[in-house]
Amino acid sequence: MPLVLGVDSSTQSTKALLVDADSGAVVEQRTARHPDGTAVDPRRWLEAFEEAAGPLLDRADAVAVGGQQHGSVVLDAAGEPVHDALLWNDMRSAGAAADLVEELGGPQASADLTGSVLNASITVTKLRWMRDHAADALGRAHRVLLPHDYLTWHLAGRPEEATTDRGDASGTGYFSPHTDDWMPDLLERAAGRPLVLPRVAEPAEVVGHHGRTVIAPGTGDNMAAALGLGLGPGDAGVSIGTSGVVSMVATGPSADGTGMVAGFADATGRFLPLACTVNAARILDLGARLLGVDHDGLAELALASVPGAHGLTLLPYLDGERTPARPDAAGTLHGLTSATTREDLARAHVEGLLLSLADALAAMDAMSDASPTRALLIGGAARNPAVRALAPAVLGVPVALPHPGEYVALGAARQAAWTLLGSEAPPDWPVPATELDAPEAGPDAGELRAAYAGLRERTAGWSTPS
Ligand SMILES: Nc1ncnc2c1ncn2[C@@H]1O[C@H](COP(=O)(O)OP(=O)(O)O)[C@@H](O)[C@H]1O
Ligand SMILES: O=C(CO)[C@@H](O)[C@H](O)COP(=O)(O)O
Repeated sequence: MPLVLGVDSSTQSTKALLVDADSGAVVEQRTARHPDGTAVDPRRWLEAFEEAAGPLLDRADAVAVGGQQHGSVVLDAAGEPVHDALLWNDMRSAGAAADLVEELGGPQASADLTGSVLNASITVTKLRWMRDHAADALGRAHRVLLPHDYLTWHLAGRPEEATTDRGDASGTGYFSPHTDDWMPDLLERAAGRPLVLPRVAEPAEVVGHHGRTVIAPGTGDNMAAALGLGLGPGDAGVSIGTSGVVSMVATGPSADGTGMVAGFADATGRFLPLACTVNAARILDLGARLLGVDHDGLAELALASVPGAHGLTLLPYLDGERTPARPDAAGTLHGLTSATTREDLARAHVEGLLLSLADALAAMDAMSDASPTRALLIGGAARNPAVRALAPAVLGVPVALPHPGEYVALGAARQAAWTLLGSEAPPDWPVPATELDAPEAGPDAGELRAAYAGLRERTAGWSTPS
């Protein structure tokens, strides 16, 4: 039986799945941690790749890498990083983003041209930041890659020409999702100089070999998740990893001038409108740490409180936020009284996380051709019992829990199988899922959303205290 290897090099770790290409069944799975922080030496990802995927590689007939989107891997002519890669959640380029949006003619013009209103996550803003704050490093630069391109390039033995795919390329801010072409003038305008770009491979193109193993193009982690989940019409992937992501597969490009939904491309030739929050699983990590419990303890406390946590609301823009655009924000806890309990505090963390995702779902719904009718819940924090229990009511749509799995790595494996088989379309792999029970309809979710929206509006314009 042919085996394929799918790799997810996401923010906090690398996950590698060896999968039976015929059935999609996982044969073996390994992981390795990444360093913390929002700026990382890309060579650490090579080490994590080696630890997680290295022992499985020889057994694979094909391999594909899904990687965290947007990170700026800037390399010199010898292929070595000139600077730490600034990750999607590094907000230092927020000022550069605002400047670039203005230079492009405003938010709608930015979305029309690039698919997205540029924000600090988007690669091009990091290059502008380097121009202004790391000019020496940028002066030594030869090429710029995305995290998945960098890993794929190394797998292929660092050939002269690197490759990427249209899905990940669409998160750079110098790629047109309309024409599937680079817009190198936008890169040059931001960076103040040209840089060599990878070739954009076709979906399921063989881009190289590692020994006998065929290398597939790979893609961004969210595009890989969409492949892994096999998203159908009306399905919204809701991922609660380091980032919170709501995404849907669409047949045409989008250009949301509000900046809430990014108009990315997917890995198959279609499109992936996507709303992404900077703060997600780490909201629960914080709640657990403040309360001195583990994730299950946090869930137990949260479920012992009531909807609305007796008036305690957390606006969870902890490390600045992108959806909505509040790069300078911090979190806000509102409604503390002398009667507030540990249970209420835990509940406010879980509800705050889910309400921030409800905002992302609402933004997706506001785009006429992509109305979500079902949420498929994935990512590290989807394991949390309180998240599972409260999601249907707070998100306001039926929620299904795909059987626990690493859907980014699985999607990468599915792309590898597609590439190996040379078929028209990716192989049909089943995605078993359990529908989560929706609580009886009541006024609670509406009140919850109103309290959250009120706090969101009252805090507009607030910035992080120094
Ligand atoms: N049972 C759980 N409850 C809440 N959070 C969890 C649980 N298990 C893992 N997490 C959190 O999920 C996050 C990792 O999720 P993952 O999807 O792997 O992230 P990424 O892909 O961004 O690296 C971590 O912040 C971790 O603490
Ligand atoms: O910036 C985005 C999407 O635009 C993030 O979703 C990154 O792609 C990182 O994802 P995770 O590590 O949270 O999966």
